[in-house]
This record gives sequence, structure tokens and C-alpha cells, in this order.
Amino acid sequence: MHLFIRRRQQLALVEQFLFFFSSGSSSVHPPLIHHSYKDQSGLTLPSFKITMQSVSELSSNSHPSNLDHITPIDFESIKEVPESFIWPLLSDYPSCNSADIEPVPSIDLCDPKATKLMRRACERSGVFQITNHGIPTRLLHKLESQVWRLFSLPTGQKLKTLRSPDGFTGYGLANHSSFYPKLLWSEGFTIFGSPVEHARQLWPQDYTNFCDVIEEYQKEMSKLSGRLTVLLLNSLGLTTDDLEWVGATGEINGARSALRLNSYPPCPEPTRAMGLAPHTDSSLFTVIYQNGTTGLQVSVEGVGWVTVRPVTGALVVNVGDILHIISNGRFVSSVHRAVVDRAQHRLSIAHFYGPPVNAQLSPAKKLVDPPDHPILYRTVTSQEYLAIKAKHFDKALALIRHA
Ligand SMILES: O=C(O)CCC(=O)C(=O)O
Ligand SMILES: [Fe+2]
Repeated sequence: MHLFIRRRQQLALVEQFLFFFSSGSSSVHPPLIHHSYKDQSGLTLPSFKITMQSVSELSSNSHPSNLDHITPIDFESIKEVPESFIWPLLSDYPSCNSADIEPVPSIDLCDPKATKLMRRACERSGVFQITNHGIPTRLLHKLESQVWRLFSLPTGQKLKTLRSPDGFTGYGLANHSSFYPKLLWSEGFTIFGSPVEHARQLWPQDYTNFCDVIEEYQKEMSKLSGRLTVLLLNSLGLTTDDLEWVGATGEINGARSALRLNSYPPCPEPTRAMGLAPHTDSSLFTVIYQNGTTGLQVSVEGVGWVTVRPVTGALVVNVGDILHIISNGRFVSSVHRAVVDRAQHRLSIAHFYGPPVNAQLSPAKKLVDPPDHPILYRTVTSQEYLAIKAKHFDKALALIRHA
């Protein structure tokens, strides 16, 4: 019994950690068929505007993952989507095309109007794309080919890196998937820190190529993240002095970051399956590379699900919960999901970026100006917020909001 309780506590800690990077980060299990679910009542997700028959019917309180009765699934060989993967009434699929509407603009980071454009996008949808971001195209291509290489490995090989309940990295499903009773048409792999240990298990003879590319990308992402932090703060009328945990050039002391590799294989019934369930990221912001294949969608108030069309060479930036809190609610923490396609195999690589777990999160003082802008959130540490998010998922922001 004691052992059981210890195990549950360990699981809870791991989940808090993982939610730090993304409510859509990793989980302890790979593409698996669950043959049984626990309690499916109680959790409703009204703020996520999920247009399914009944959200409360679909969402589940079975978190953390029920590892009983699971079987690996080979997406490539499946001709018909199994019942456990069928999401009823995805009536809003496909959706609007972001090229037709304004909320997800493409912004040139060298444009003098960049901060103004960012502000508008962050207030509207919480998502924009960036060009002139400084990440070399050849690096993005190298990264993409390493990610293909990983997901093309036989399932048995990938399972060697299955994330253990007390580990942070490896192969597994999005952790927020355990809040939903339906399974996801995707595979994922989370990297926190050095990828060496898992890479060795995946390619015992030849793991250095993968590690070199990942490490180069991590370095480039951390530079870009500093630059974006400055621009996003400026777009709110703030400077780096306004946040204790941000240094003069936008670098975050003790910054936490993680890479999440996502693979969405072709699906024989794409309108009935879901690649990644609706969620917000718990990061300050997330930068996503998508391989020229559509699938990422953002929920925009008054519009519905908008497809974030891949723009050649551009990266997607998503506002996360932490930036939403700092902005005192001005910036939308983007609710996003990934849908799947009948023919195209989509890859995405998400880089989650945020402050250290002991950082104090609260609305920036300059953005609190009652009665127009009363303070919306109480102060919590990053760790406290992550714990709330891990337990309450889409209710987390409401739970730290002033009455
Ligand atoms: O696949 C995508 O574009 C979205 C990925 C994502 O939202 C995540 O990993 O949290
Ligand atoms: Fe996400």
C-alpha cells in the first residue's frame, strides 16, 4: 500500500514537471490502445470550445494515465480507425484557412512594426508566424530528417525509450491526452536536456548525428527565445526590467526548455480522429516548426478553428499560460490542436520555453490599472501553477484568478 502511494506521488511530480513545458507534452505511454477507462465524468472544458457532442461525456478524470490493458498500435498498417481513436462529431473539420483571415499573421522579425503586429496577434489568437528568425534553413532540414529517422524506427526500437513514470524524456503520448477518453493519432518524443542517453538506445552504432543536430537546434532556440522574450515584452509596453527572472538581453536565468517531437501519420478517416487534443501550453511561449503540412489549428474567438498554414521557412509562435498571466490577460494563451490528414504524414517540433520553477508569476505591475484593468491573477510560483495545471488542466487559470 505504501509503495502504491509512493508511486502515485512520484507520478504526480513527474506530471507537474511535464506540464511545465506544455500541457501537450509527453506522457508515460506510446500509441496505445486502452481497452478500459476509469471515471469519465466531471471534467468539462467549456473554455476550449471543443465542438464535440458533449465535452463532459468525452473528457475524463482518469489522469494520470491508466496503464492497464494496453497494446501498442502500428498506425501504418491500420485500414480502419479503431473505436478507441474515434472522436465523435468533429463537425468543425476542416476549418477556416488562416490565409483568408487576420488572426494568425506572418511577421518579419526585422520589421520595425514587428512588436505592434505581435501585440495584435497575441491579443486576438495568441499565435503568429515569424520569418527572419535567424534559424538556418539547413538546420531546420537536418532537424526534420533526424525526426523522420526517429519515427521511422520499428515500434519495438522506439519502445526502448518509452518514458518511464519517473522519467522526463522519451517516447510517449501527449500528457494532456489522459484528460480525454479518446486516443490520439500521433506519436511523440520529448527531449529535456541532453538527448544522448535515449539516442544511444535508438541507434547504438550511430547516435551522434541525432545528438549533434538536436543540440545545435537547442542552442539556436535558446538564442531566439531571448530575442522573442524582449520583443514580446516590448509589445506589451514592458522591458526586461519589469520581470525579475528576465536578464537584460531577454535571457532567462535558469530557463526551462524542452523539445517535443510530434509525428502525425496519415489516417484513413481523418475527420474522425484527432492528432493532438485541444490544449494550451504552460510555457511562456512555444516555437513550433512544422514540415510544410497543415494540421495545426488555433481556436479564435468569434471565428472557430483556424488552420495555421505552413509558410515556407517560417516558425509558429504560440503564447503560453505564463505569458497570458504576465500580460494580465491581454495576451490569449492559444488554445490549439492538431488534426490529421488522409495522405500527408505531418511532423512538428515544438520548443517550450519558460522561467525556472521557483519564478514568481504574476501580472506585470504596469499592466494593472483598475478599474479598466484590475489585477486578474494571484501570484503563484511557476511550480505551483504547473501542479495546478497537471491536476486541473483547462481549469488551471480560472483557479488562480481573483474572484
Ligand atoms: O503539432 C503541432 O503543430 C502542435 C504541437 C503542440 O501543440 C505541442 O506539442 O504542444
Ligand atoms: Fe501545444
